[in-house]
Amino acid sequence: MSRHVVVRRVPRVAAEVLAGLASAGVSTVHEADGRRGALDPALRPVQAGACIAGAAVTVSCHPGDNLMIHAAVEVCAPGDLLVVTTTSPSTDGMLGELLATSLAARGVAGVVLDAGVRDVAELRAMGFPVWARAVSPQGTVKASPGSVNVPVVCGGQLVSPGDAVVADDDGVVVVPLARAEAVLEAARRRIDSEDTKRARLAAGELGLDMYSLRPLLDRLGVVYEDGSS
Ligand SMILES: O=C([O-])CC(=O)C(=O)O
Ligand SMILES: [Mg+2]
Repeated sequence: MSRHVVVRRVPRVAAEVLAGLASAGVSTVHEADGRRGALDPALRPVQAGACIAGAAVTVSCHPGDNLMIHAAVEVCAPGDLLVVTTTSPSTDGMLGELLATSLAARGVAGVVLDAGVRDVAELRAMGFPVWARAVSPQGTVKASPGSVNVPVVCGGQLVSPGDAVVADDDGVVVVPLARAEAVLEAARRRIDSEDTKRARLAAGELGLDMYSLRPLLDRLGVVYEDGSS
């Protein structure tokens, strides 16, 4: 039988890097990291308008059992983001406003849950952001062992403890700790280049010309016809 473990201390992405990634947003970070790291888009935000980045505290739970989420709260630090997975698929409501209250008291930025969430009206009123696969009133037990701060697969992506996780209205992306600073630099370059493009598009320039796409259409055999009006 595999050993269940709660790892108390892990290396974490620096707070300034997390702040930069949050202000860049999920889609820009995803592009900046070579279109890697996007979690399953079925993991949706419960609220609108939240944009956060945090260092991952990972939790592997038995489905329908939130015992290990309670164990994880104790090892969370301000600025962390809780990433919860289950050992087999589950949409049960693993977390609600009580656990969120406990996480918020420790300064946790939010939760990404590859399972269900409940108490969503209260969570929205609290302003505590959660991304989840489902909303479900189905409650859980606290009975089975699992692990905290081990590598997990959440929404189809590998998430290791301390990785940068960015979440907003577009979804969730994970950036490995070792790449986080470089990805932030790439995100900043991308934001500058998009500022330039936005100004050109606003002035009426076409993407066809700005990206030099006319020769590509030609090569692909796309022909223009005048048609009749
Ligand atoms: O208590 C639970 O098991 C989940 C929940 O509803 C809460 O955290 O408020
Ligand atoms: Mg509740």
